[in-house]
Amino acid sequence: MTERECREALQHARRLVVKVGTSTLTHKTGKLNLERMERLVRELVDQVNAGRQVVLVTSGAVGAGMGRLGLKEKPKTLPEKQAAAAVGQGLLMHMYEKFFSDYGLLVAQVLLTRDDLADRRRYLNSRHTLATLLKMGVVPIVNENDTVAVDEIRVGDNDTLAALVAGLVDADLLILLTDTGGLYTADPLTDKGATLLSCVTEITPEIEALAGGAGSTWSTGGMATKIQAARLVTSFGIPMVITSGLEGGRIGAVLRGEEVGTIFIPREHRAHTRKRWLAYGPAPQGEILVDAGAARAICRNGKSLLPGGVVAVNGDFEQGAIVSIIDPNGKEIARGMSNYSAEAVRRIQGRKTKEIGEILGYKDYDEIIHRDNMIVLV
Ligand SMILES: Nc1ncnc2c1ncn2[C@@H]1O[C@H](COP(=O)(O)OP(=O)(O)O)[C@@H](O)[C@H]1O
Ligand SMILES: N[C@@H](CCC(=O)OP(=O)(O)O)C(=O)O
Repeated sequence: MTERECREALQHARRLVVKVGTSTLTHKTGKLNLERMERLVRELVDQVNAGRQVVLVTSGAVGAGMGRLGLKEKPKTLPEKQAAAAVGQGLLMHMYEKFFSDYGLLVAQVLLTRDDLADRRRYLNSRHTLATLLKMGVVPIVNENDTVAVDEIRVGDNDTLAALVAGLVDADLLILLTDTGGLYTADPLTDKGATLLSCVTEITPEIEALAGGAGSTWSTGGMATKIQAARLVTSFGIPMVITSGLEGGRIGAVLRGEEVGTIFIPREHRAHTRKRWLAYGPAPQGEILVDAGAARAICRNGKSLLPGGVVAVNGDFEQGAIVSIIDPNGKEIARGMSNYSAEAVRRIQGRKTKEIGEILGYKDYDEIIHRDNMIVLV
């Protein structure tokens, strides 16, 4: 798909996920920037009035909490951060509630952690709740549940959370609003010669190398997490645009198909929701290392993983476990559900499919991971 085709198709986007960063929502003091917040709300309500459904993923709880508590430095310990988030989340919701109701819409607070999405039942439950809210005309306002989340169960940054939510609600588009115009050839804060990339068709190591860290004191992740979000969401078949939240009107411009910000072109096909869940899912329980031929077959041709392409297995997992597929460069290229245990894969690795029965004494499947149970991540 070309950039023009992709941008033009955005005019028909019906369900949007818009993520707004701390850098847009807060002043340097950490206090909320009410002018920007109100403008954002007005623009979102306008999209709802035009017949679209909107999910807002908002950052700013930690920043706003710090501002309200009068703290000058970013908290270092987790309990301090969580305390700040607990203060700030209330403030954020109070202001959103006020602004959205001024423009005639109801909002709902949805606080998620990785755990909620990794567990299949909770994932489906969150999906139903969000769909119901959207059907009722309510705007779900999502943030990570910072107050209770410890590192092991956190998503960790809201760019990734927004990508997961876009997949969860089956969005047609994800927009990330930040304090730069999009993805530049270098960090525009420090490199005045940096130029804007209007389109990314493939997330190559060169693209990843462009991304620097966070620009403002209270933000998390910078461009690196935005690229990670793009990788995830385009693998779901959903386009993503990074654009400025500092200037108004960008959401409308994106939805009119105008050339603003940086667009990330999705893969051709929408991934099935069960496949998407694999990408969120429980931490992989092992790794299957594959050769270059198998990596190519999986990434380029959408093939299943057969024993012949496997060169090694790391970890000890049972049949049905979620595992990572690693290419010869050590990169995770896909994730999927293994039809065989780690021990069985070790025994059949590098062998022909027709030999499986002979080696193991049984053959439940031809493939180690069937393509229907696999999500490609590159
Ligand atoms: N190649 C790049 N292009 C654009 N911005 C970049 C790049 N590399 C690093 N950045 C930084 O990323 C910042 C945006 O990310 P972040 O501070 O996390 O914002 P937010 O709070 O909106 O998520 C910008 O302020 C910029 O300084
Ligand atoms: N959940 C955190 C946001 C973390 C985060 O990713 O921040 P940002 O980089 O500004 O999007 C908060 O509300 O402060």
